[in-house]
Amino acid sequence: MDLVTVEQMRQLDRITIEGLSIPAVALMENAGRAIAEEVIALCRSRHGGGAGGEDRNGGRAGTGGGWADADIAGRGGYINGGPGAENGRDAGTDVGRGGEEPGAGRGSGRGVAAIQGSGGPGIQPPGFRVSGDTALTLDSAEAEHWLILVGKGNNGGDGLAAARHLREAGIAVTLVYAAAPESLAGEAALQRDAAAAMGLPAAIYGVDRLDFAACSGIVDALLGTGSAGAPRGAYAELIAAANGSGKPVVSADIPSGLNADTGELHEPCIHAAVTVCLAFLKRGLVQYPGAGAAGHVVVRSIGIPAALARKHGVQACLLTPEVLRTRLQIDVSRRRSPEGHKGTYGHVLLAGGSLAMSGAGLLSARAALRAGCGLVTWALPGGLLPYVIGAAPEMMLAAAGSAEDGTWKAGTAAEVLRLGAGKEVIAVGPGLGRFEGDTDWLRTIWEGTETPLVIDADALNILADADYSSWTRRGPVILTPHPGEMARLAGLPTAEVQRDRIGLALDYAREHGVVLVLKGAHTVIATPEGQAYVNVTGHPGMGTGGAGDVLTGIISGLLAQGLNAAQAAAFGVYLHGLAGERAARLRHHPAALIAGDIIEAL
Ligand SMILES: NC(=O)C1=CN([C@@H]2O[C@H](COP(=O)(O)OP(=O)(O)OC[C@H]3O[C@@H](n4cnc5c(N)ncnc54)[C@H](OP(=O)(O)O)[C@@H]3O)[C@@H](O)[C@H]2O)[C@@H](O)CC1
Ligand SMILES: Nc1ncnc2c1ncn2[C@@H]1O[C@H](COP(=O)(O)OP(=O)(O)O)[C@@H](O)[C@H]1O
Ligand SMILES: [K+]
Repeated sequence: MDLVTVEQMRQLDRITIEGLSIPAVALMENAGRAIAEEVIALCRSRHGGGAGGEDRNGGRAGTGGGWADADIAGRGGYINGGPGAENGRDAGTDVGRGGEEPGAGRGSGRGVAAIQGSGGPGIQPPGFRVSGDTALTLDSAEAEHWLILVGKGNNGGDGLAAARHLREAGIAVTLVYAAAPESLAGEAALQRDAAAAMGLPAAIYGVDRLDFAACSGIVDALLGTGSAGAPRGAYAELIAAANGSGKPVVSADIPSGLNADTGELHEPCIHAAVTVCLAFLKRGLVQYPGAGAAGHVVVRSIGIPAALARKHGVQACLLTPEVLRTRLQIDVSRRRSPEGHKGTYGHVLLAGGSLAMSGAGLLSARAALRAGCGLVTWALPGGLLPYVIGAAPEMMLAAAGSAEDGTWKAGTAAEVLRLGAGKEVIAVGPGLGRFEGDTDWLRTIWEGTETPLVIDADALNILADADYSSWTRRGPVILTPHPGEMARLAGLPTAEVQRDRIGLALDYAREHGVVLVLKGAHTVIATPEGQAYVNVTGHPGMGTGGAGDVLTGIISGLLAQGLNAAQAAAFGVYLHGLAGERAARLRHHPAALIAGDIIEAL
């Protein structure tokens, strides 16, 4: 699933309207219909539609405070197509790792199948069959009254089109214009006139009295991708009133008040139960805090050909099983040849661990083994070696220098290179610590081998303190910073790193010729070629000491098995999150998760 910027979205709109001669109002009609269908799906789930209702009304972490337990279970539910099937939705793609899995969000109770009912295959009497459009019907329509908040741009036009479809379904609607209806132009003005011709009741904010308490839900069609800065005037007041109403809000395209590129929230910003994202997923909907304000994101096609995105240089996408298989060309089943042996699956050298942080090295090394590599050698200060013997009998140990104090010494770089010769991967950093001469130590390793390097933890801090752009490197490098380490690498405050993680990761990876894994909620993987993948597996319970060391081990283990740097980084991050989810399910509460559990769940 592609992730676009506002600028890219505008370009794709233009190409569709001008290049393919698809009228803008046709796209708006499709948008309105998609929004109406999602409102109806939400109404169905509220009136006894099962698990989906809970999820859509704020069960996701970040919107209604539902803890990761519900989050993990909830997403699983969507992956199985449960709510989609119950609600009769057929066209949406639920955002999440399962969004592109077979059957996700598909409605099975529609059309011919619905009429055939329980007859079962092979016993249908022959005869006339007819099916109707069930996506825009609602049994309990008379119980619903939705306010449609209408901005004066095209986002408002989408809301007006949705209002007509909702009215058709028997749902009472009231249009609430943020600005004088006469200020609408172009396609939005056409929609305004159509709504008026159908006799939809309308109010103007600041002129007519509004009763948010009496409505059953709100469509937010105030501001979309044309929004600039914090919502002003009537827009700001309507957003505050909608948030304060306690009613479910369905946002058109993006929650009004969200920066659609970065995910920053302006004050105020809508907190939606559902966001019906139109045509392509906007970057701001997957980056926090925007991802938390968007609720359940459903991406709906509106007639803009999906293939246009990649054809016109869109460089970011969600990391789904489909993307892993097709774009990254990874054998996600991780088939092993019947003739394979430990030599087939590669050998990782890990350089890390020190007196106070030997566990970090141990976690990485064990994770590499669980990721399926054939052999792991853990190089650590000689003085520590007797104490870790037997801690993981499956791995080999090597003393890098004889330091009795258990810390690394600058003179050990040559030994690391010697140990790394013939290995498929050298991973450096977990539990390494800082030491005198560490810059030269890392530079010697960086420049002294073509073997792929995975650089983590204090090895990243060493890089940050050096001007490593002048170092020469002849082999792939993967950097795995958390936001704090990234801030040091980029010379920025951490808040600035978090402001637009996708944008920063893309720039940094390209500029420095590295594969960058920017960790944290929705980890971003960016390649030197200018492609970014956003991972959505994992949960906040993984914010626990050592979880990153485990990731380094997994990525290294995959590299050893022959995946290239981008493949190993992306697949490693995906599997790490999945294992974290699986491990959390075995606990009473996800907060109980510790890093070792992730290894055991691999
Ligand atoms: N073919 C297409 O293009 C399609 C587009 N589609 C839809 O259009 C949406 C983009 O529409 P858009 O470009 O008209 O902008 P939109 O988000 O409605 O807002 C602009 C208006 O808001 C105002 N305004 C801005 N900032 C403000 C603020 N801070 N506070 C207050 N007001 C502010 C600004 O007023 P101005 O500042 O100019 O006076 C202007 O009037 C997109 O998200 C999708 O929903 C779909 O229908 C599919 C086809
Ligand atoms: N809220 C979250 N959602 C998903 N993954 C998370 C979340 N918080 C942390 N993680 C993951 O846990 C790991 C933590 O890594 P890191 O901060 O380097 O820990 P450490 O240095 O203790 O090993 C990263 O892979 C990160 O992406
Ligand atoms: K909106």
